[in-house]
Amino acid sequence: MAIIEVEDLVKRYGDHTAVNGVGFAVERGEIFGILGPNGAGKTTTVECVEGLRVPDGGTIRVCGIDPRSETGELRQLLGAQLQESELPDKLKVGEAMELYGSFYREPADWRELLGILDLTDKIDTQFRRLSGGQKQRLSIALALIGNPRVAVLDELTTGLDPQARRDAWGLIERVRDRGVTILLVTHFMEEAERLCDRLAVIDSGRVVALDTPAGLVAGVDDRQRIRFRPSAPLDHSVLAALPEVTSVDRAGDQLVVIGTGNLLLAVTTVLARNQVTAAGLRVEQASLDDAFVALTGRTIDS
Ligand SMILES: Nc1ncnc2c1ncn2[C@@H]1O[C@H](COP(=O)(O)OP(=O)(O)OP(=O)(O)O)[C@@H](O)[C@H]1O
Repeated sequence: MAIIEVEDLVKRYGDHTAVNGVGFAVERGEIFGILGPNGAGKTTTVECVEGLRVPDGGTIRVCGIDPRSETGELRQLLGAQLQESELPDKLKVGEAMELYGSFYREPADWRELLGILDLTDKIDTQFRRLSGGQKQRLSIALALIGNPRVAVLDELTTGLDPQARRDAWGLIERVRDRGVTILLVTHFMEEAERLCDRLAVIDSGRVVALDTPAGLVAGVDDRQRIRFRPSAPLDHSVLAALPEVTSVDRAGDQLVVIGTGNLLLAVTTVLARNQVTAAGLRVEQASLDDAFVALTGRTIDS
């Protein structure tokens, strides 16, 4: 059974339709990503899932619960990451965990959570004295304090440096390993590719694609490109004759072979047979960035 089900969700702000028929289902234990450019409707969608906004149309179920009518029950099941500004500057880390834990029927052991999130030595530190990465880790800890079955993380790693971002990815995976289903909003391609089991790409309030990261890429372009410098002149036609090859071109001193299937094996076998070695050989495949451009007609930052 799906843990989160969203069908035909519509949300308007005045006469602007921010979410226009969004639908997806998240299975238990998944890290499910919502990827899209600024203003696509990602946050509005997850705020409806969290019960923070009232949809104008469609249905949402979280563990079978309608966020609109069973808000109290939803709070016990769903952990939402707090915005930074929601914590008082002088509140200490331990106090915040204690306070937020008191809102739940069966809170997690907050000391254990701080241990997992590498914040044990910050228990007596005021919120304002934490670094950006520590604040983010605390916001994950607070999202998990109620022992939720679902955690919603919105732009969790925005503003973090690359190392802190990678650390956060490791943490999210550990949270999933504890049995929590994760709904993750992001506009970082690498994050989506590395972390998410499946992704809904949202653009202008609609889901334009929904698949695994690899499936999205393959759906757009399954061609590969091999570049190398041949150690000796090679008749292009021996490569062009291979069923895997669609084109062979020269770019400076390099050959560029484009094709599908087991292209690398086919090309290297021909080279070996002709006693040609391939210097600087690179295999290039379409990336999630390419898939995103193909799906939305623009890059994620434009
Ligand atoms: N409270 C609001 N009142 C009016 N319009 C809003 C409100 N919140 C969002 N919008 C508009 O709705 C659209 C979708 O916004 P939303 O924040 O859901 O997008 P997003 O994909 O999360 O974008 P971002 O990546 O920039 O956070 C945008 O055009 C935004 O300007």
